Amino acid sequence: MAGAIGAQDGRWLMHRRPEDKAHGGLWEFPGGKIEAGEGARAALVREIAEECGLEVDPAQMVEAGFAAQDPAQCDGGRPILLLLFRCPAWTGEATSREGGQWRWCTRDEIEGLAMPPLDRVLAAQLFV
Ligand SMILES: Nc1nc2c([nH]c(=O)n2[C@@H]2O[C@H](COP(=O)(O)OP(=O)(O)OP(=O)(O)O)[C@@H](O)[C@H]2O)c(=O)[nH]1
Repeated sequence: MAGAIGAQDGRWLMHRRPEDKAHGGLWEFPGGKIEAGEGARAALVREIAEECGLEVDPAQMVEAGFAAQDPAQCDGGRPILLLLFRCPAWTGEATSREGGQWRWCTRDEIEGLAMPPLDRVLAAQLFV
């Protein structure tokens, strides 16, 4: 799950993955994996709260795109399917809770960030 968390000034909240993780140092839309028995929106709410402390309103999330990993890139495991939701309603202030870095970015800034491949696809869908 991935969230496009938008602010009134047109910026979007981006997360720089910790250096010691897969895709370390790259910028992504915040989010993470769905747990067993969990709904998609609930997973995104939980992941964003865990990572940066923002409380996102699931009722106002809107589907905004998806990106599917090339099966040849997943080392025989299950390919990742990343779903993007726009998240226009949220409260709180983003702080780093799991070692990542946070930045509010304009569209132009996002287009210049180093991102993992699926997030690049999501950004293209968000900004059509
Ligand atoms: N956002 C993103 N993640 C990707 C891409 N390709 C890919 O293999 N991944 C992997 O998908 C996983 C995303 O899950 P996550 O955001 O919960 O990652 P994490 O390492 O913080 O989770 P974990 O510590 O709970 O395993 C990561 O292992 C990440 O490296 C991609 O293009 N975009």
